[in-house]
Amino acid sequence: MTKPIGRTGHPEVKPLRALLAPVRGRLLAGLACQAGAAIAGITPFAAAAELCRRLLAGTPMSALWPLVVIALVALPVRAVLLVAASTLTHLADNDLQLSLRRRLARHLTRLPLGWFAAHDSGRVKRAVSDDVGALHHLVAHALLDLTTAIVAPLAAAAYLATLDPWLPLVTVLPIAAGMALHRKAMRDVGARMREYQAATAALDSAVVEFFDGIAEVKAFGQTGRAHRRFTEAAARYGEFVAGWARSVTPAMAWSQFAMSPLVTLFVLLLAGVLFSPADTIPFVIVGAGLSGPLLAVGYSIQDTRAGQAAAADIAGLLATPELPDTGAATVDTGGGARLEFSAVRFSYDGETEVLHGIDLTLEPGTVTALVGPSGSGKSTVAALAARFHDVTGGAVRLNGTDLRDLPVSQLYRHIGFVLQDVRMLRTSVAGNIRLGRPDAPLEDVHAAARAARIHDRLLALPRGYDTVLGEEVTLSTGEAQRVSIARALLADTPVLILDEATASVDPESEAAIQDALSALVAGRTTLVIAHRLATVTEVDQIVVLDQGRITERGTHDQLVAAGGGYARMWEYAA
Ligand SMILES: Nc1ncnc2c1ncn2[C@@H]1O[C@H](COP(=O)(O)OP(=O)(O)OP(=O)(O)O)[C@@H](O)[C@H]1O
Repeated sequence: MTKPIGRTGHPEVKPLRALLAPVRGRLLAGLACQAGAAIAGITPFAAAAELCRRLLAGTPMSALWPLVVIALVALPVRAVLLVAASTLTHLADNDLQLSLRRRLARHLTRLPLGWFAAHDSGRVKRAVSDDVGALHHLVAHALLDLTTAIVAPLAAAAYLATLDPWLPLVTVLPIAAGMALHRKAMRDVGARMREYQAATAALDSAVVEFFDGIAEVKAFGQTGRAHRRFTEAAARYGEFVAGWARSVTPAMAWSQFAMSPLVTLFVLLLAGVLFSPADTIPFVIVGAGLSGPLLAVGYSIQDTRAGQAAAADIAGLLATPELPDTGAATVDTGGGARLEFSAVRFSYDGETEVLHGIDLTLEPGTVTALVGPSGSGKSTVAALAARFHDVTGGAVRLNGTDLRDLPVSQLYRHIGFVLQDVRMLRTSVAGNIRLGRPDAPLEDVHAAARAARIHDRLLALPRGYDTVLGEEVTLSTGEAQRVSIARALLADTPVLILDEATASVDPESEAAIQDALSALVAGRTTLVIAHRLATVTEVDQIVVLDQGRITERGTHDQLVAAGGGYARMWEYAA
């Protein structure tokens, strides 16, 4: 399991720093340019202030031309530096996105297949697309805004401090008050956000319930009740949003007010008149600009937080252990494949063991069925047979070779699987069937589909085998299952792991699937996860699992005659 990194305290900064490391130089150069631009932005104001101050003090204009020149030069310098900063951070961002997406893609191809079974595709999409996108905002924009917000006031304060060391502190007062109020408004934003999501979810499900079940609701005369639930959820949502707004708005409004340039101006004028009337003009000209950039900080802080959360997510995914792929052994299964579990132990989380020493041999060309109550470990045994995970103790061997010693690309030439959760790629039907043998001639594809009892149905699709699945048509569960059987037939692996479908399909489809499966298992070493005992009576070996241990094994007749747990299950099922 991937641990959510950085959801507590400040450790989020760490993954972010680590992810940004490759583009650090460019990013820092960009931020340096931005800092220069912020200083250049203050310069004309400082020059104007100085001009006024010296004119008032009686300095002749002829001696003040250098100040005008400085102000005029600062403007284009600022423009050039801004462009340079933005270019550098965008270049850094470009490199970062490319390298991160490459790293993620490489990492994903090396994750154990079991990881994909345990995580939905949304997790992958979020990291590769949304999270990398959130980093773009941070790297290309938010850090620049943050730099201006920090450097511009500092530069202004530094100039003002040369005139009067105390007055810059006065300018800080309204800003500090504004920030404190902002903090107050945002204090429990995390808890509120969760409440907000809960209220939205409640409203969403009430809406879905109302519209989804509208026919039933009407037919049973329950319109009033369903409608009431919907309006109640909407009212609760409205109350929550209004309550939040009521409690946050005053603090936010005061914060904005305190940090507005006008308030700073007023405070400066007041302080200037009271303490240092001669220097009031520069403070008014330069000081009032101090709070402007700070108002933008709120947004860039939010973007920075989002970037940190995204970095933690990406780092979490990148930290998921890869499946070691260092083996260089080869194995020959031409004369049949024997799969052997010896003293296999397994734990998903490194703490709770779910298989406690499995010894099991699948003789070449035989069918072995795994039966047992839910949670007994059937899927786990099957997953280890296909190296979806690595065993934590013992070994799984194919014709004597440990699966870990085989290169992963070799492994799946010997071991194929048909899983319950059939996933079709968004490509042509033929492409989907060819997954395990991309160069298979079309006749072979057709032959596999024919054996899987799906050929005629596929021919009847709008563009036959060229029809793109998920775009032009979506197959029914039973049809998709038969396409996955055709896929396995074409891949023609000597070992086959089958997760017998539990999804209900119509009897005709069910019969077709059973026919297709019979064609598939013929001559292969097969391991079936059996969910219904009726389908295993003919298999060569039945293995009964209970709480991660094998409790019985034998043929159906032997096990029924033995009168043990299997016999009882059989009696119960009959
Ligand atoms: N991805 C996972 N992470 C952690 N524990 C898991 C995971 N998958 C299964 N388990 C645990 O391993 C044990 C064996 O589960 P497994 O799915 O192999 O049983 P099963 O016999 O196939 O059950 P079912 O018939 O319900 O599919 C159970 O205790 C289960 O909770």
